[in-house]
Amino acid sequence: QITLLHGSHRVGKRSDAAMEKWRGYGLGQFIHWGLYAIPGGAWNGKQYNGAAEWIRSWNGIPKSTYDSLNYSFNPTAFDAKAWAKTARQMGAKYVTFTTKHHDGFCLWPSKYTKYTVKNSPYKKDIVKAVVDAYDQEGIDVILYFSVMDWNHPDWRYDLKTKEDSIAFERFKKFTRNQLIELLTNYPTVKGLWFDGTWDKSWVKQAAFADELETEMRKLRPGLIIGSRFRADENGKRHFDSNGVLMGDYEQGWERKIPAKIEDVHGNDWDCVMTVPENQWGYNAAWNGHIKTGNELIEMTARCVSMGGNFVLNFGPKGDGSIRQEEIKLATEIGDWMKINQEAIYNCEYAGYEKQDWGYFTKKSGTDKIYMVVFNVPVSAALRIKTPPKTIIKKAYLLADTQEVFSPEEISGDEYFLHLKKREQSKPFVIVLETAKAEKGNGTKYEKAKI
Ligand SMILES: C[C@@H]1N[C@@H](c2nc3ccccc3[nH]2)[C@H](O)[C@@H]1O
Repeated sequence: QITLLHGSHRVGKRSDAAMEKWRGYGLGQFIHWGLYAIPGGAWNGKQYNGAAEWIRSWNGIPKSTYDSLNYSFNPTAFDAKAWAKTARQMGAKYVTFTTKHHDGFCLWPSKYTKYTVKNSPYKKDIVKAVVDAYDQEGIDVILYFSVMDWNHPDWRYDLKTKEDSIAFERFKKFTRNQLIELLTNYPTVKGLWFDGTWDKSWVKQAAFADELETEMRKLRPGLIIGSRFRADENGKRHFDSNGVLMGDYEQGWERKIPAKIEDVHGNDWDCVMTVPENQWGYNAAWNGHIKTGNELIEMTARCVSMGGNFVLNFGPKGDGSIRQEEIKLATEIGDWMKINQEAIYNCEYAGYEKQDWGYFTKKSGTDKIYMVVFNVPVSAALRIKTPPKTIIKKAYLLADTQEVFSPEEISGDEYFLHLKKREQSKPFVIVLETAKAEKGNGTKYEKAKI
């Protein structure tokens, strides 16, 4: 353990109500929207395959022409209420929305820069429209904010000269001003999702970022901030120099999911995921593998089974409409969630040994276990290895509680659930009502002394 002034200020999970609610979300929506949605991954008739929200940074793209896109930003089809309905239909419990991405264009009328929606043909406050619409749908809002800001003259990737440091001091004030502005304008937001914090210039600001995080938490008690916001005084990010998580949850699972429970180190975490391989902003040409509804349902179950939230990205078009492929996925996921949501919301790691057929989740604060089944074996027998001293009192299909199972005990703490041969097109959930064994180890094998 080394002494740190600007490392983690907490060991272990937050136990307050705001974080408990966050922990139980299970499924969220990410929305990447901004000027990059206008070109949609193409420039001068040439379609590019890079991440469309990064187009300004690609070779051959004239930066000043890109920056002038704010003069053509007029999303006539933008309807935050329709977005919120789509999220509700999908079963998302929260949304993470881009207020400002790396290009620096602000979707709210910030007082601290001209590069905002106010100076576009659209004029109106998009962040407010989104916050209000999602609040009305009962979906919590977290604001995405990129520290890296390609548009701001005082942004620096590193601090090499005195001039750099003087400029960056101005940039730090600007960043603080915008963050206080967002938390003041939109007081109902539950958290901030920071990005663009990997460059040396920001990584060197351990004290400033630590103080700013403290100031934001004081301004908004209960505010949820992940591990990507700041580095400790040794430049360590996500986990400080003592290996302790910074912020309230691990924010490193971008387009990837932990392979096993040990990889999450007992922390809260979210996984943010794109539908194509790597497109956050709208790209007209979706190439490569496009994830299916079943794949995304499995990713959701997998994340929840390891104590995390799964946050699926949507990239609305330049006109503000959501593309049909994304509407279709939201509907498919939502149809499944309508039947099986009990196995996802307010659930956590069950402590059962992972089996090939799928994932265990546990309803927080109870002994209710869910088996989210994706792969029925040819034997149609689902293996269960319970933690010691566990009694399975009842087992039944969540979607049809009349379909009851009698677990076959095959050895101590190990059972088979025998399924009737079934047409298998969608994942399904089996509920295990369990209890702790009063005495012994809770299986009949305790009697068969070996
Ligand atoms: C949530 C995601 N984070 C941004 C991002 N930029 C990156 C640059 C290098 C490596 C990973 C990155 N992720 C993506 O543009 C998107 O906003």
